[in-house]
Amino acid sequence: MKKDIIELNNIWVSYPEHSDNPIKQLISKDKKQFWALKGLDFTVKKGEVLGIIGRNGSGKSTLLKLMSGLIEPDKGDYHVEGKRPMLLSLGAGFQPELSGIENIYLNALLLGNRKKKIDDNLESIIEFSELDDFIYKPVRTYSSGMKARLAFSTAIMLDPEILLIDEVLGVGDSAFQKKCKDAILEKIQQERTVILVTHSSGLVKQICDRVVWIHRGEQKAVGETKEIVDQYDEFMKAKRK
Ligand SMILES: Nc1ncnc2c1ncn2[C@@H]1O[C@H](COP(=O)(O)OP(=O)(O)OP(=O)(O)O)[C@@H](O)[C@H]1O
Repeated sequence: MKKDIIELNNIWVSYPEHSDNPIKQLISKDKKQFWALKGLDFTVKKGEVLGIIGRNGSGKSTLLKLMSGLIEPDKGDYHVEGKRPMLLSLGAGFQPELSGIENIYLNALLLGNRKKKIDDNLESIIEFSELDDFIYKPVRTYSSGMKARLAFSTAIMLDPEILLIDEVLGVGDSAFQKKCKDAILEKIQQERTVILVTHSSGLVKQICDRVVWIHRGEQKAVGETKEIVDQYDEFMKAKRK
């Protein structure tokens, strides 16, 4: 029986509600909040591949940020066994004025990796990224596909116990997407825990053991992949009519 590696108990996360008058908002006692996650409650087992699905704005990225420790819950308990999971997302963590190499070190150090480990893996990170001389250039000169390459290569080569993937796979060209997918499949075989946010039902069906469906911040369903994805696809089809 596999043991739980991540546990969420009645998790609530809010953002300050947008106001047209930020000064008034700052001094007002009545702080309006927008609840992005409302009462999430599930566990993830070691070695499991968990898919997170839901419409735009449903709270998927917020959930991954919480799981990686970038944000704290307003209410509820979040527990992760061992080291902080590594979040692989395009928006997270790049400093535009620093080079690709400097960003590799910065991100990897912030995620708790030792310099020696990064030194040892630097060559394979650069090789996997296929960024060649661009690795010495500032990240502000990168295309979104190149940023995806840098983010993915850094995370996959440092081999974290838990990998959180936020839609990065949809960005690179098809050859790189295949390479990433193969690398994830390899991690899955090595019993790494993978949590994947994607809008691709096909990919979820292909690699996920279980799925959490988030709708407007609530946990609409959790369960076996095919059952939940089919429910979600039906729901989305009905919405389009
Ligand atoms: N920093 C923020 N401040 C205020 N509201 C935010 C912030 N980040 C996200 N939100 C809001 O929280 C909700 C959930 O956003 P989130 O990015 O988690 O959704 P998502 O499911 O990942 O969306 P998508 O599929 O479009 O990437 C949205 O309504 C969004 O507008």
